[in-house]
Amino acid sequence: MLEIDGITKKFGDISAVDEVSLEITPGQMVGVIGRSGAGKSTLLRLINRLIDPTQGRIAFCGRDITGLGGRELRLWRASCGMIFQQFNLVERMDVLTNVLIGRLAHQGFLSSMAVHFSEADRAAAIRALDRVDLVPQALQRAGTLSGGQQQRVAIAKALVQNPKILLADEPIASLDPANATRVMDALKVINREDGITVLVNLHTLDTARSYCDRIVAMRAGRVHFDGAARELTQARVRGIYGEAGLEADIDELVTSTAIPAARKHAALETEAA
Ligand SMILES: Nc1ncnc2c1ncn2[C@@H]1O[C@H](COP(=O)(O)OP(=O)(O)OP(=O)(O)O)[C@@H](O)[C@H]1O
Repeated sequence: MLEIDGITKKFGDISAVDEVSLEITPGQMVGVIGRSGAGKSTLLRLINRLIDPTQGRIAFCGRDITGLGGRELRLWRASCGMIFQQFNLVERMDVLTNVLIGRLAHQGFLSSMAVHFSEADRAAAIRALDRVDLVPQALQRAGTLSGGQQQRVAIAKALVQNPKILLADEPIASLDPANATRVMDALKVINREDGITVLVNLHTLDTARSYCDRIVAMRAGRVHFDGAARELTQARVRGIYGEAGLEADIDELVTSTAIPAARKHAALETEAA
């Protein structure tokens, strides 16, 4: 269980995250939505302690992670697989090496300087690449892959860390619909098959509706809605995106074609089954 209790992050006068409290049960796939600047990225960065809260507490399986330092903090970060919009791969290195870098997450800086990947590390990296259908590309330079393939490499890299939780910060924001679908499908399969909790920030509401068990909507740093996709009525959507959003804008958010409709319905049916 991930427990976020009254967490606040201020940047000067701005409360990027403002007294957010959430309880996330193991194995949930949670979509975090909201306007640009609502505090979605800051929330994820607080969870893996890339930044420190101004106040509040985060606990994982009953253990306070807000006060961790040194090796313990490094181990916590390693157990949070982080996936970013811009993939964060070393483009000139091959795909397999990029995935193996994920294995370094549990090591200190000095030991990673003298790194030697074992056969077990390589086997784990190949298995992770197989999960995202990229074994044939293992020896290709990462920079030569499509954006969607690179994001799937990033997912494989996160997987070899044996994460307890995956934090994905707008993983499909720069992808075309077909690649966005494959990336979201990969996250969903990992969530379902491995039982890994996934928190994913999304710009497109329909993608969150299709793939996530639970939707948390943020507005001005606060949680504005927290519930199942079916509870997210048009009136609530208007509340999340604000009165400034014209009706047309809201329709666009709800019906945006980031993921083709056929795939969306398939995902929903799988969930209902
Ligand atoms: N390092 C920082 N220094 C100052 N202000 C920041 C910093 N990081 C975030 N902010 C501010 O905090 C608020 C929330 O930002 P955040 O990036 O978390 O929002 P977001 O919902 O992820 O937005 P987007 O969808 O555009 O990525 C914004 O007002 C932003 O300008």
